Amino acid sequence: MNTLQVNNLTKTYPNGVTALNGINLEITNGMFGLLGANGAGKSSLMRTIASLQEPTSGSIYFNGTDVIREPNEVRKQLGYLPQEFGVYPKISAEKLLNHLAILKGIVDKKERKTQVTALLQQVNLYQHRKKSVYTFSGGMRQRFGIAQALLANPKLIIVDEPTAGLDPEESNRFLNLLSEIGENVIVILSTHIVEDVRNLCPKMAILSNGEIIAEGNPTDLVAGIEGKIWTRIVPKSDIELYKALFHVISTKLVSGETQIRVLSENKPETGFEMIVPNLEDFYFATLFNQTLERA
Ligand SMILES: Nc1ncnc2c1ncn2[C@@H]1O[C@H](COP(=O)(O)OP(=O)(O)OP(=O)(O)O)[C@@H](O)[C@H]1O
Repeated sequence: MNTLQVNNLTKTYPNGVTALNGINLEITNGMFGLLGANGAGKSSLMRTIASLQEPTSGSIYFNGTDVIREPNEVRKQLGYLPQEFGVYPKISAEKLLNHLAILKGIVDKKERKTQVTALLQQVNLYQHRKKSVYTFSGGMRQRFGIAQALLANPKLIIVDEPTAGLDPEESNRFLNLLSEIGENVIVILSTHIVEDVRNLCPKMAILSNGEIIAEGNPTDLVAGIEGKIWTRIVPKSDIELYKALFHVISTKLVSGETQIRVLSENKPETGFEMIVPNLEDFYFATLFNQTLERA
């Protein structure tokens, strides 16, 4: 069993922005979803765990090794797919992956060839191996990204917003691939897409303003708000009124009509119907409660 321990982690950038504020997490094998809005601090946390930047304070241990003091030890066991994979040189996918395998420390040529071929097949890019990654679609690039993250059999895999910008089919293919990676490693998936976490992750946390505001199993977390989510269709012009009167956690257009969802222990007023909550409701309700606390 692999274990990642994050203790009281803070990160304040030189411009004074505190992106992480006292993060505590313990993550073991399987897929862990880190949900948060843009700017919540997800990339800051991912980059710090991946030892690409140092925290201001706090500690991170992977299987007992201090990530901050011994980054090279952890890097050997790490696969990282950053939010922006960067500029691709105009060489074939196969050559680029082979080159990245050298950087990852796979020195044996035969071993490298075996791994590169197997990974290109696993991510379904083998037939495109002679093409430059430069010419790949967004989905193909992300699949290439996961192939490079899987080089040298990492025990800790971090993928930062991997489906942003992908069309639904590409996104689906990518996520299926991710779920196949296995239960014997830690996979941290950072995203603002609630659906991705619901479909893939048995454990999750919500990050907001640099703090973890909820953590657990998605089904258990959703069970905690059962009986408390109410909905009704309202005229668009009345939304502000409803927001003033009730705890409106989300508004959505459903077939051209505006549906609001309200968090309430009791039926807010006639016309509301109780609904079976989903993870999105939990996410919005948690963010809503946090905003109330901060106000
Ligand atoms: N290198 C940096 N220097 C200064 N501020 C930064 C830096 N990187 C991030 N920030 C700030 O830290 C906060 C958290 O950013 P971060 O990128 O970690 O969030 P995020 O949840 O990954 O959001 P996004 O999905 O938009 O990248 C933001 O206010 C951001 O502007």
